[in-house]
Formats: sequence, structure tokens, C-alpha cells
Amino acid sequence: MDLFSTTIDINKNLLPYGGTVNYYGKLFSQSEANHYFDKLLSSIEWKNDEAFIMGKHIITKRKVAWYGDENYAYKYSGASKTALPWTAELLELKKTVEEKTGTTFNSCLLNLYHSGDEGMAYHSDDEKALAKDSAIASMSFGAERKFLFRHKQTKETVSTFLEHGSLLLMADKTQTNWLHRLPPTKKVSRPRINLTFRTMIP
Ligand SMILES: O=C(O)CCC(=O)C(=O)O
Ligand SMILES: [Fe+2]
Repeated sequence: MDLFSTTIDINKNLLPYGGTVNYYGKLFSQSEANHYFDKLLSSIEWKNDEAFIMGKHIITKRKVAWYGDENYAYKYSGASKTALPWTAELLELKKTVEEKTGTTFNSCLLNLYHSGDEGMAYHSDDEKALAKDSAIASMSFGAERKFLFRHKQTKETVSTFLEHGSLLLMADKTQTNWLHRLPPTKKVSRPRINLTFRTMIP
């Protein structure tokens, strides 16, 4: 056994029970990952996210964008969105993710965190518009950030780091049994872009 090996076992389940999370590590060289980060930053139609939470109109610091196969209308937290048509880079990345995971996806939600001040609170991606227990593939570019899972009943937590140009797959009952979160951090000042490829019910 090579104790200093940095190889990643993509078949290893990060969760102890109630779901499957596989970390594929970095899919790209540093320069390829930088290229995608720059391209996504400049070509995606980034907008501040809006939501209505308990009657209050909230506008997030984090920016979002939503792309997909069709003009999916997506409602959540009282706001509604329509998917934009795929860009060339997104189609390239979707193909890469589909080849790696052996799963197909029809839409992608993107998040832009300008610095470590911005994060995402505990939630699960189990909206009715998503195919039940369909896999979600999460690609990250830019600043490395910590990512946490918390079991809904046992409250057990699992943490990992999402590297520049990396891929994480959340499958099976993960969204049913676990929450996930991107904690804000004072240690990071650089931006990060995250892409979650999803399957919407057409
Ligand atoms: O930024 C991340 O890594 C997570 C994003 C996320 O959980 C989501 O968009 O649902
Ligand atoms: Fe999520």
C-alpha cells in the first residue's frame, strides 16, 4: 500500500448510511480548470437569487443561474425561474460529467460565491420538480471550500473539501435522508463557482 498516494477511490461512499456520495476529485489540469472558471464567470448570466421566506423578500449576495434542455419553469421559495438554453462550455462540462458518472442530466443550477463570506445553509435538493432520488452531480471551480452533510434524524455530520475542477456525485436516498451545506468561512477570500447538474421532470 502506498501511504503517500493521493489517488481517490471514486467508488468509496462518503456517507455511512442512508445515501451515496462519491467524490471523483479533480477532473482537469490546473490550466483547464482555470479556463472553465474564467469562461463561466464571463459567459453565464449571473443574477442575485430572490426568494420569499415567511413573507419577506430576500435577495442573496451569492449569484445564481439556471440552464437546461427546455424552458423548464422552476418554482421554489415563492420565486419562479425559467431555464436558459445551454452554452457551449456547459454542454462540454455536462458531457464530461455524464461520461464520468454514467448518468444523464437535463438541467444545471449554477452558484457564484464571491468570497468565503457567502455560503449556503443546510438544505436538501428534493423539490417536486426534480425526479425523485435522481442523482445530482456537483462540479466546483475556483476557491476550495468545505462541504458538509448532516443526517436528518441522527444529526451525524460528514465533511469534505471541494477542489478546483472537481466532481462530487450525490445519489440514491441522499436528498431524502441528508441535508448539505456550504459553510461561510473567513479563511477564503477568492470566488468559487459551483454547478449542480440535475434531472427535472419534463
Ligand atoms: O455550492 C455548493 O457546493 C452547493 C450548492 C447546492 O447545494 C445547491 O445549489 O443546491
Ligand atoms: Fe444543494
